[in-house]
Amino acid sequence: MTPETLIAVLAEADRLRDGFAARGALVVQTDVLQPAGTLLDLYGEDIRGRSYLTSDPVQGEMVLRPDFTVPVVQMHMASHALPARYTYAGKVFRKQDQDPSRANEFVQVGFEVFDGSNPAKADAEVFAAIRDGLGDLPLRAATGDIGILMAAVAGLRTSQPRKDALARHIWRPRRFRTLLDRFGGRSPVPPSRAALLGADDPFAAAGPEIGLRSRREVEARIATLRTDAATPPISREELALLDTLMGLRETSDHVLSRLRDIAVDMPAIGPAVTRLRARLDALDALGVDVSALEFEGSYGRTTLEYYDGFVFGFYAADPLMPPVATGGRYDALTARLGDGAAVPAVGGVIRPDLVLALRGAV
Ligand SMILES: N[C@@H](Cc1c[nH]c[nH+]1)C(=O)O
Repeated sequence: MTPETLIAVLAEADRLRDGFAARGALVVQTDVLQPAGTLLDLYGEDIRGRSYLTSDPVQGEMVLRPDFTVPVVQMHMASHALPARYTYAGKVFRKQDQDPSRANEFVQVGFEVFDGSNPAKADAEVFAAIRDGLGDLPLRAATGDIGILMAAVAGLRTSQPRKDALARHIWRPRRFRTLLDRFGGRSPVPPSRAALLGADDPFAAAGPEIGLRSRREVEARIATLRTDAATPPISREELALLDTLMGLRETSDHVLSRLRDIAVDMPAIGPAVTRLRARLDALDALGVDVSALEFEGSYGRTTLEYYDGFVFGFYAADPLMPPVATGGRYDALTARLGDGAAVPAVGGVIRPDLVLALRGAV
């Protein structure tokens, strides 16, 4: 990026941030160098693999800020003031090994709302604030709801370890599919594993212990696999319902009736569907045309792992351009960073560089 472009992008970032501040958000800043360690775990595989790690002689492993949400949540959890709205503008850093034309450092302008009084309204507030910040740019909005998928997994009639494994892999769609095929008896047990689990003494021909795992760890793993092999497969009906859920792609008003149908056979998603309904009402009240708003059952499954409810993004027509704005709800993240004290929270960011590019201004 040329120095002139960066100056224009920073000016646009200020303008967007002023817009969020006018909605009652407090302007905040965070350090660029953040402690790595446990914090990095909160982002999930994608961002972990793309973050710039470095080390400090006193503070240990550090990372160049991959986003603002985690440090802002930490800041908020330390102050506990409620309800709270924050806005920020600054650079984040992510390696781009796939596509060299994508920026590895770029400016984000964000808006975060910590307010549990009416989560549906807060979701709509954030979505509308981002939409208004984007003005009349020709963008397509996509939405989803990770909370519905989580509820579906939690409600499966199968063992807890299976549900835990699936829940951990919601953000890795391929791995999730493999697990589902295995737990549903759709893929055969590999012969080597069948032989291992069937053996009276799996260690008989194992030779000396040379791996990183102790014998006890290996025994525990084999016991888990044996219990799993004895667990009946997830039913075809439940698998079909999950497939339908993940394949949904409709406008939001239609999706609601589809989800209500699915909830008849999968009552566990009922509360999440009720929340979706409340959100759509709140969006409608803020002038969002929900009959034109896309909903995708699998939307958000390849992004940040801290999202656990509403997720959204705004996209330009050019499929090669990254999303111009993204965001979502992250209630559980506040609990993890706040010693169990959760505060329902939702937020989103806009990329001012892409806004200017679309306007033809840079
Ligand atoms: N921090 C997210 C965006 C976001 C802000 N608030 C919620 N989500 C990102 O960098 O993609």
